Amino acid sequence: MTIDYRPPAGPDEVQAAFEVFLRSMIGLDLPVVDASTITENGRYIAAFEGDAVVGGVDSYSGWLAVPGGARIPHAAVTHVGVLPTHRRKGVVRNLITRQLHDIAARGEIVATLRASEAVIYERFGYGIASAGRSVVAHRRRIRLRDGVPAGGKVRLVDGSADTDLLRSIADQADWPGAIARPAGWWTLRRLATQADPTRHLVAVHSTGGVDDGYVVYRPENTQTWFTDREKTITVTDFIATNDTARAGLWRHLFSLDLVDRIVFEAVALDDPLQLAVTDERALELGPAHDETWLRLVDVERALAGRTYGRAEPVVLAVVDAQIDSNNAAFEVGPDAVRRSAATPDLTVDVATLATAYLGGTRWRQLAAAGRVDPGRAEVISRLDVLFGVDRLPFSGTAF
Ligand SMILES: CC(=O)SCCNC(=O)CCNC(=O)[C@H](O)C(C)(C)COP(=O)(O)OP(=O)(O)OC[C@H]1O[C@@H](n2cnc3c(N)ncnc32)[C@H](O)[C@@H]1OP(=O)(O)O
Repeated sequence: MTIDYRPPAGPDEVQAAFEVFLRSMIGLDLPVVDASTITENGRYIAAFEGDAVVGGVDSYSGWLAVPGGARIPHAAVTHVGVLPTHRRKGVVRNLITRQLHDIAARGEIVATLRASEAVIYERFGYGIASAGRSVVAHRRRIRLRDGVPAGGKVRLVDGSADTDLLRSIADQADWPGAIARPAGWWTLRRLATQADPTRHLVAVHSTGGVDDGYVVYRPENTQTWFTDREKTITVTDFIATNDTARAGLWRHLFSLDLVDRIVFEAVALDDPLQLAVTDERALELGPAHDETWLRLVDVERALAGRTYGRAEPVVLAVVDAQIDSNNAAFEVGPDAVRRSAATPDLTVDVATLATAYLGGTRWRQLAAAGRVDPGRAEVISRLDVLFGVDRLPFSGTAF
């Protein structure tokens, strides 16, 4: 089989590539869409056998917020799929290798994705950099503690009409792991909401007249809504840019009439809700699951993009099988990051470095797991001070 790799030429080929993605994903429930309205011009790369598309990878441009608050240029990788008839012949390897070089050539420092399976992407230098979990709140048992902020004002809005409003709030996200939500993401969200017969409710929070958070929720089992003893709503999107907004949105959800269960689809592992309630067993915490798979495309600029705790610098030798320019030693310290000719303190592969980059995994854990040399205990301690964060990374955006 001869496969050519190139960007799709025009909307018909983009559509064909997107259809390949949908076929490869089997159970992905998306509305019928014109793919050119949800993709970014020039970013799709497809695999062709003759005229037929047999695989593809895609991405969106944007930013990733990193420790210290900077937003660094970021590619959100998505729509990865190969037809079942063309699997395990190296098609995705060729596509992803080409895509990584394309992302690097665009000057984007990092790429992230959400993985359908956990065994695919490490070989391409991606590591798990943030995690989340679901939480079920039993409304009738929930009481917020006295010290929880009162919150500001909450108003209901028409979520499909007011995409611009929600977008302007989501654009304020600055926590480590937050990403820009591309135009195509918002278009797909609007189409999916419109195609869903169940009403999605949207409440916007504001403090002193400034919109600073919102929540989107929808009822489950609406066919049996009035006879259901466990009326459930699912929170599909929760954006709070500060603690007041978060508390105000909790108060809105926990004061809804009719509702028994509130399912948060995904929250950060250190989400403060647990600590804010008088009865922790009013919450069921779901298992942790991987969220952000991070690829450091330009290691030097990525390392320089975040801030560090105060410790003596460490020289890290990075090993990268795909991007040659990353194979170097970098001195990482609180005042500067620079390439170094000194003897490295530790060697780390680029995927493992990605797991530690946002602070979601400590170096001590990596050493205990044998992912880096556990013999360098003093270096590991220094790295944990340097990379330490006060908030676990979390994106909160599925794409
Ligand atoms: C960000 C996203 O879009 S996530 C969505 C990803 N897409 C899907 O899960 C859809 C269903 N799956 C598929 O379309 C394909 O199986 C893909 C895209 C996962 C892999 O495509 P392929 O062309 O078969 O992969 P390819 O042959 O290039 O394999 C490259 C390597 O990954 C391995 N690999 C690929 N897929 C898998 C998998 N699902 N499980 C385990 N190993 C895998 C291959 O064995 C090969 O290993 P090697 O490095 O030892 O040689």
